[in-house]
Amino acid sequence: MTTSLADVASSDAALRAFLHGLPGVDRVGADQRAAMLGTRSIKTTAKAQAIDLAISMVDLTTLEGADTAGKVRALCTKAVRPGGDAPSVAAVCVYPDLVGVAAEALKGTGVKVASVATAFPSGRSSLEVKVSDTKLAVAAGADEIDMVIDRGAFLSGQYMKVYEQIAAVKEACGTAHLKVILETGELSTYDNVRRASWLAMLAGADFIKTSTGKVSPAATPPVTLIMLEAVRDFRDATGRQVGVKPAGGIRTAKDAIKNLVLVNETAGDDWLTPDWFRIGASSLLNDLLMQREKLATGRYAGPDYFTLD
Ligand SMILES: O=C[C@H](O)COP(=O)(O)O
Repeated sequence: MTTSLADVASSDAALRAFLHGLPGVDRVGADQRAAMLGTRSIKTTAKAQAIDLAISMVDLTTLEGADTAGKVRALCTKAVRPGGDAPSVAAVCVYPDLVGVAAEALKGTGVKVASVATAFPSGRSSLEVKVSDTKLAVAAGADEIDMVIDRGAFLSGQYMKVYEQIAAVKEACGTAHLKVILETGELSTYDNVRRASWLAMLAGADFIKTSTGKVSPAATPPVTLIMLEAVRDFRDATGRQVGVKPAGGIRTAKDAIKNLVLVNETAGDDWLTPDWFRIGASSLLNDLLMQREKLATGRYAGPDYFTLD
C-alpha cells in the first residue's frame, strides 16, 4: 500500500488504488481455516459461558412485512427476560416504523433499539431518502442504525459514491451507532468482502455487518473470518476499533459458538463482548435457551420455560 490512510479518501482514484492495493484473499486458505476453527469443541462450563455470552450478543430481529406493534412488544419482553436467569440480549432490531414501539417497550432496560434504515434491504433510494430514513429512526429512539450499502455502486466500482453515502448516514446518526451491512452474498468474491469492509470502516462505520438476512448465502464462517481480519488490521493501522455483526441464517447454538471461536482466534478477545460483536438473528435465541437448559438440567426445557416463536 503506497497511500497513507489519511489520504485514502481524498479522491476517487486514491480510494480505488487503496482498495485494490489490499492483499488478495486466499480463498482456499480462508475456507479451510474457517472450517478448521468450526471443528473446535467446547464442553461443560466453557460451553455454558459461551451460550450466555452468545445470548448477550444477540440482536433479536424481526424484519417481516407482516410485523405488528404487538409482535414487537412481545419480542422486547423476550429480549429483556429471555427465560430463567439467562441474560438479556444486546438489542432488538426492527423496521424504522416500529422503532417507537420498541423504544417504549425497552426504556430503562439496557437493551438497545436497532433499526434497518436506508431503504432496507435493497438500499435502492436517493441519498436524501436514506438520510431522512435514518434521522427519523434516530428521532423515534433508535440507538443503532443498520444501513445497507449500495451494492450496484460498489460492484460497478463507484467506491467514492458508497463512501460518501456511508459518511452522510453516519453524520445523520448523531450519537447512534452505525452498522454497515455489506450484503456479502451479493459481492461475488472474498476480495470484494475485504474491500467493502475497509471502505465501510474508512467512511466511519462503528460496526460492519455481513448481511440483511434476505439474500443467500448470508453469514458464512469464511466471510465472517475475513471481516474479523479486516477489523483487526484496521485497528492496527488506525487505532480505531470497529465491531462485527454476522447476520442471517445463524439458527443454532452450535453455529453461534463457532462464531465466538472465530472471533477469539481471529480478532482476539477484545472483540468478545456485545460492544464489539453481535449476532443478528430471528430464531437463534430459542436454540441458545434450549441448549442452556439442557446443560443445566440434562433435559430440554418445556414450553413454559420460554416462548417459542
Ligand atoms: O439481521 C438479522 C437477519 O435479518 C436475521 O436473519 P435470520 O432470520 O436468518 O436469522
